[in-house]
Amino acid sequence: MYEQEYRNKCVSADEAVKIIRSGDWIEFAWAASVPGLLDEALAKRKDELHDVNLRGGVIISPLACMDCDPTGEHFTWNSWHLGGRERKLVQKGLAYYIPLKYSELPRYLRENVKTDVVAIQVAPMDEHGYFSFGVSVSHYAAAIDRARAVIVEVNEDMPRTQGGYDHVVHISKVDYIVEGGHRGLPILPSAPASDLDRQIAEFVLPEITDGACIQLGIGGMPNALGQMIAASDLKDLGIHTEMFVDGFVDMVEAGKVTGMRKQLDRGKIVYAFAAGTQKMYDFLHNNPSLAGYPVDYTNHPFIASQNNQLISINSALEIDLTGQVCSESAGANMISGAGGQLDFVEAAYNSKDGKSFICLPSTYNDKNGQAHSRIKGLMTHGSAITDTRPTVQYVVTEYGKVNLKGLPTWQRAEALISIAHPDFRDELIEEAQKLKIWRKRA
Ligand SMILES: CC(=O)SCCNC(=O)CCNC(=O)[C@H](O)C(C)(C)COP(=O)(O)OP(=O)(O)OC[C@H]1O[C@@H](n2cnc3c(N)ncnc32)[C@H](O)[C@@H]1OP(=O)(O)O
Ligand SMILES: CCCC(=O)O
Repeated sequence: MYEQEYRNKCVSADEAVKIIRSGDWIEFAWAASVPGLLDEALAKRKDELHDVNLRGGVIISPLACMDCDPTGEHFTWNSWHLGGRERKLVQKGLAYYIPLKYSELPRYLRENVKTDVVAIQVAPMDEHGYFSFGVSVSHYAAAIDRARAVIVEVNEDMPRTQGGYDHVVHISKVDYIVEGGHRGLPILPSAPASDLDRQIAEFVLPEITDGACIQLGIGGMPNALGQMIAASDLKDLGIHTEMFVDGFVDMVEAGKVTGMRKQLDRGKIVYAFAAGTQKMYDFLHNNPSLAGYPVDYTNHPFIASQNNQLISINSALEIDLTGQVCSESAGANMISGAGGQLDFVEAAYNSKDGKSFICLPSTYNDKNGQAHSRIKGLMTHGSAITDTRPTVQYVVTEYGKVNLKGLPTWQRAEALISIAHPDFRDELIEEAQKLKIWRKRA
């Protein structure tokens, strides 16, 4: 029924990107879905275009538009969340971070920011005229709602993912279709779990009970926990998460996940986007046990918290003695982004019997191999606060776990120093004394 319309809209990548003009804002790529042919075609137009702003985030594959323009006169990258490549572009002055509370991203797109063109990678069209957003449901539907033009690049290897809503775009909303053939998907290898990650995860595992609903963040520690859950005696777990990662496939394969005790989306694994190995991408394809949703559904604390026993596990870069958490920058240097961390910190605490865990190794080794405590008297100058202090519940290092909710500053300092690396405890006590958050004991 849609074959004629499909044929009419099919063009080459070079033809499709002619719709992009100088001064345009383009919603372009997310995580494992970068429209490679459109990217290369747009890069070829560099000399005729100025001040084109591209938006995306969590990028794990090369961006031709950025590689072709080392002075940034033609293209600027604006990132909702920095992957490693984007971090380097920021350092070169070619890219900028957009402060984000991830659950709000669709609303920013619908109400606040300019989107001239959406140019994204999708799965092949189905018989009803729908293109699945595949591994990046997230916010694409919201971006399409406000764009002047929509270009989809079809990747035959993009899993056709099932979803709740806003996980597809209908051909009637698409201006140009670019057939990409089999492009594969970039692989994000699971960060290997270190001994330290496992020590931290050991403190979290006993807090998880049968029937719990799990969110895992990015990084080695959440990955370690996923593996440990898979090897545990836990049962009847549910998954309601932002990012779907390989650790969840391990949990499913080990028979830990039924989703039957979830209050929302019973029996379904709910996520907003996915990045990982080919095994995981194959698991996502046409799998009715999964539902991709827009991120204002997966991450909104009011929605996510309707699942009881929601357990959120995220990493951080540093924490000060009053409990403020930085997970996105080292001083003023942007490392990643706030992403959905605060969303899930709030959601898990507001879920009946839910718990939120911020997990971090007690120290960080700089380039010279010198260790620094990640628990600090004051936050490093310029570090962004990702979670404000009243929002933070459990904090875990390899030395233990503490629950900060309701504690006065002196008890927070005491609790956090008790899980700091022993080499730094004395100096942290001195700092706490200077900050007047150390109570003299009789
Ligand atoms: C998708 C989801 O996660 S779901 C929702 C949750 N979202 C979030 O939690 C967003 C915020 N969190 C994050 O971005 C991550 O969890 C992080 C950055 C806190 C930790 O991620 P990890 O991959 O474990 O971080 P890792 O320890 O490898 O550090 C990342 C980089 O920061 C550097 N870094 C870490 N700590 C510091 C520090 N204190 N000072 C300077 N640099 C530092 C590391 O050297 C590394 O740099 P490199 O990649 O150039 O080698
Ligand atoms: C914004 C996506 C990544 C994250 O939440 O960390």
